[in-house]
Amino acid sequence: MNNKPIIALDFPSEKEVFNFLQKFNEPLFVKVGMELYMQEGPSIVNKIKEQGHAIFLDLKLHDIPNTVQSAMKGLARLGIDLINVHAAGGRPMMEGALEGLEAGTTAGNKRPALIAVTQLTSTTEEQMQVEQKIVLSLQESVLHYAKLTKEAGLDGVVCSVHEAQAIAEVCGEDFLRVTPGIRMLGGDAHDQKRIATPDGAKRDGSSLIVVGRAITGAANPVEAYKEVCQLWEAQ
Ligand SMILES: O=c1ccn([C@@H]2O[C@H](COP(=O)(O)O)[C@@H](O)[C@H]2O)c(=O)[nH]1
Repeated sequence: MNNKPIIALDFPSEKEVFNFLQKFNEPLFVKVGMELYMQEGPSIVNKIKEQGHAIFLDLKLHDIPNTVQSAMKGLARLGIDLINVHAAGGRPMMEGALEGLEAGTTAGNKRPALIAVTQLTSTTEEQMQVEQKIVLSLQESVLHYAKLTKEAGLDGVVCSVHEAQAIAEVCGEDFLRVTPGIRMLGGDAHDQKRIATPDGAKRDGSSLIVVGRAITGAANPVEAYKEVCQLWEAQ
């Protein structure tokens, strides 16, 4: 898997996606999330793939093990590069997800990497403790989920930059730390709570960064992407 910044294609339809992608003259690593997938279905993945882009399918599955396993078997056939579940679904669910992906990966193809969301980057420690009634610090909760994810045999986690280094120390450098919540210095955080810059992400142990609105909402998305790449690669 390449380590280019992953652009979150949070658009309402195919039209906006291809209007955006045609501005770039190079293969990208893009993320198809719930907004786009729920509107356009699996065909959007095939169409983006046909243009040569790598794909992170960010559906964050969270259900009983049998359901997630069956869903993953079907999703593996899309030939994506990276996919995820919620670690809160538990170890049997994550193991099921992995089995489903392996079963659905056709001969000669590589299984998509599978990662688990620890605590969303839009969650604060206070919110986690009050709403989820987790009596740990946010860092401890994320580390706990990362260890559980590793034990289940997955390839890594989604976390914020703030927890990435600690996860690498506990789970190893090869265990992926995919970090959304990326903003340029002084940029609007929107609904994100645990944010960092692209260079901060590289310095603090991210394996891959996910960048949405800082690129898709920029006046010149190609320039914004270049700037993110420079900061990410400069460290
Ligand atoms: O913890 C998480 C998990 C996933 N996301 C997704 O990443 C992008 C971030 O978009 P921005 O516009 O850069 O905020 C978005 O698609 C989320 O669904 C996340 O932000 N945090």
